[in-house]
Amino acid sequence: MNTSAALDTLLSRYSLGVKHLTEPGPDAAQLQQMVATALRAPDHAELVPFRFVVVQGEARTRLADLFAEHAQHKGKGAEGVAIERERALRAPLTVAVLARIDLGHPLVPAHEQWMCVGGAVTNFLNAAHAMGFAGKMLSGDKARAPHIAQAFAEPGETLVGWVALGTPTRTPHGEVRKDAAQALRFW
Ligand SMILES: Cc1cc2nc3c(=O)[nH]c(=O)nc-3n(C[C@H](O)[C@H](O)[C@H](O)COP(=O)(O)O)c2cc1C
Repeated sequence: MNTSAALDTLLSRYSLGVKHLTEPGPDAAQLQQMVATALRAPDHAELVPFRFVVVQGEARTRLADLFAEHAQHKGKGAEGVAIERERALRAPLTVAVLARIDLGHPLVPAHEQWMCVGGAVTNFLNAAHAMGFAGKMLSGDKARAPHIAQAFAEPGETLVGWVALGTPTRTPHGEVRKDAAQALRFW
């Protein structure tokens, strides 16, 4: 394993919104690999408290309808509704992230399960980046709208949001502003 190449990949991941994504998105085999990396997230008691649901092709129109309906419900005008439709239609592929948190688990508290979900999404995004794709985790109040959540989530699951995925049309601009010294102390 070339460690520096792996580190370079991790250090260079960035999020790109849907307007900077184009075809192609990852194919089925690449998605499988991305999910395989998600399954490598630290997972106390091997609960696998997450799953992914792919929206691509024609299914994007159904997602666009849900987003548009939500925007209308919120009182957005024609332009706002069109922007919401575009969010679903622009990315080649959108992947819903579902969490299943067992609040009564005898060994693993909820925050540990959420950490696993976060680690899974991070690995998923890093794998996409390593394959030359880009994307962005998105949520917003529409992820919590009951009729949208129910379209994806089974009982007991939480719709966390969606990862928009595709081929980047630009590289990130701007420096990484976060300082490692703020996140690392020696006790
Ligand atoms: C669960 C979750 C939900 C998010 N929802 C949104 C969102 O709705 N809108 C948004 O602009 N960024 C959202 N973000 C943040 C972006 O995905 C992204 O991390 C952020 O823009 C920073 O970019 P970076 O990943 O390049 O550092 C969310 C992140 C997470 C983890």
